[in-house]
Amino acid sequence: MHNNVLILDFGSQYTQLIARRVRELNIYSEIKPYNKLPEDLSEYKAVILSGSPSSVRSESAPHPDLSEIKGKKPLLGICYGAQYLSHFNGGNVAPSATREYGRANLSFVKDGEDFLEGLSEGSQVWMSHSDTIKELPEGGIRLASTHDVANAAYKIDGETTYGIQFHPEVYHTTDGAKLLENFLVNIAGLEQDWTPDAFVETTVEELKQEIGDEKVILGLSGGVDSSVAAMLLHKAIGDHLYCIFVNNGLLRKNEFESVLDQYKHMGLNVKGVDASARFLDALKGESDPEGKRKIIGRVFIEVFDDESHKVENAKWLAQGTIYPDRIESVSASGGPSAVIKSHHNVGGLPDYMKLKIVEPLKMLFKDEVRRVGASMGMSPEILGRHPFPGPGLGIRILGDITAEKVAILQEVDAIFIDGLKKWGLYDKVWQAGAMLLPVDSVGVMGDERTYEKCVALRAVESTDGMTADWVNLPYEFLQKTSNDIINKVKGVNRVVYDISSKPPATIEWE
Ligand SMILES: Nc1ncnc2c1ncn2[C@@H]1O[C@H](COP(=O)(O)OP(=O)(O)OP(=O)(O)O)[C@@H](O)[C@H]1O
Ligand SMILES: O=c1[nH]c(=O)c2[nH+]cn([C@@H]3O[C@H](COP(=O)(O)O)[C@@H](O)[C@H]3O)c2[nH]1
Ligand SMILES: NC(=O)CC[C@H](N)C(=O)O
Ligand SMILES: [Mg+2]
Repeated sequence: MHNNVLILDFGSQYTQLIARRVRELNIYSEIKPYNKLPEDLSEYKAVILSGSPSSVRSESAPHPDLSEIKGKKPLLGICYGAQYLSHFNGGNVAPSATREYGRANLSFVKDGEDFLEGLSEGSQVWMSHSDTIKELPEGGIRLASTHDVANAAYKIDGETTYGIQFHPEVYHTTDGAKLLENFLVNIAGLEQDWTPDAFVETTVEELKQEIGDEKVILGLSGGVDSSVAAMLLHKAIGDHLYCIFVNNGLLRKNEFESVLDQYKHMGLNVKGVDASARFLDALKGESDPEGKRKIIGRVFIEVFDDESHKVENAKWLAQGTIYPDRIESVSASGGPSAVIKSHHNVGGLPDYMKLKIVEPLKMLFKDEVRRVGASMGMSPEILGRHPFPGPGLGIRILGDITAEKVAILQEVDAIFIDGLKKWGLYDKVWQAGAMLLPVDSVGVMGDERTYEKCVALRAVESTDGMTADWVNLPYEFLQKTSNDIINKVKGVNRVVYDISSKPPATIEWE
């Protein structure tokens, strides 16, 4: 692909947002860590440098060699990126007298610049920096200022190099998308042709080339991601795709049967493998969240390995891994961002397994996956499903897992989710589920003392799972649900509702 933007990650918390904003312009982009600059840059038509928690003045800060890029390709530095381009090219970056976080407004906008088309004085921009560009680099021309920051935007004369001190990628920068469009379309000349249809077409073509006559085993979960991945592969290789849906004993109530039933109508070749005993056995006594994820991940792999031996010429394992799975599991790109949780499906395969991995959705965010699915005509029922984590109820039962706890939580979860559907709330919620807490509390039922389990209900709204907020569910609904749960599920005498956002909490409790 020669219509591609390279985003060089210096560890900013906003790097993923840059990629999203670029794709919202229907332009494809890829994020690479600053220390893993691709050798072949020919496929990139423009480069964007992200922000960073580091200061350019520090020896340990990211200082990659950009000599193959600067002056040779359209280049946009954002915040740290702009400071970096200034600091090492004859400019001066120093701690600023006032640190600037949050809202600012442009007080000067240079006339007649393609880069600034559609922007005007007063436009709101979002800042997050403590260093400032005191002097522009050699050939630097000031393009915009705010009250506190003289060099809020600049370009380098005779080059297509631009620097901006504020963050165009956050929604609070009102004209941020316009600015990115000006840079990518007006200046770099990229085509806005990265639509879901185009993604399907190129991906199917690439999958055909890559896989050829070999056979692929795909972990199908009933979720959106693996279902869309399966459709893409099905288009590419037809019945050389073998889908395996594993019952890990940690699925929702009746999920195994109902998902298998649903796939019958899609023309996919799906096999259900009931491995619940194997998973529950391996998990016995383990109560550490990361420990449980590792065990679940390992047993998944073992099951896929067994199944792959039953298919002649099976050379590939396909998964529905998407971008956020990777961001939170591995530090964004070997860069300075932190590991939050190890998602079960990104650990890589053990050496004994001879399968190669194929993950057609690994660059996409959830809402993009849904759009790709829709463009292939998949049913809204599958595309509208709430995300459900691969380790399933295993990370919603806090502490160790037993068959009895799974059964309790399945009942609670079913009452909650069915209730959301009945009340017309399911589609208004991005994800919902119940947690079984390792807490017993005292209650009174029929004049008798009880000492039983507590469950927490969680419902969040989000676009990509990276940030989320709790949903303001109607009190009447919560009241009815709580009542149903306590009356119908033996072993539970208390229900609470989780009112934490992400961050600082995460969606799952483990
Ligand atoms: N029960 C399962 N059987 C087979 N493969 C699974 C199962 N659960 C998860 N996987 C594999 O792990 C991947 C990641 O799971 P994850 O829950 O993140 O995605 P998903 O289930 O496809 O979509 P969603 O996020 O909408 O639930 C899946 O795409 C699938 O390849
Ligand atoms: O396949 C998965 N394997 C995992 O180990 C895992 N952990 C969290 N999730 C899902 O990811 C999204 C973000 O969840 P957190 O806020 O809890 O990190 C939410 O949608 C979670 O359900 C997982 N999915
Ligand atoms: N957001 C950023 O890129 C900040 C850059 C640098 N760390 C500063 O504080 O100025
Ligand atoms: Mg899932």
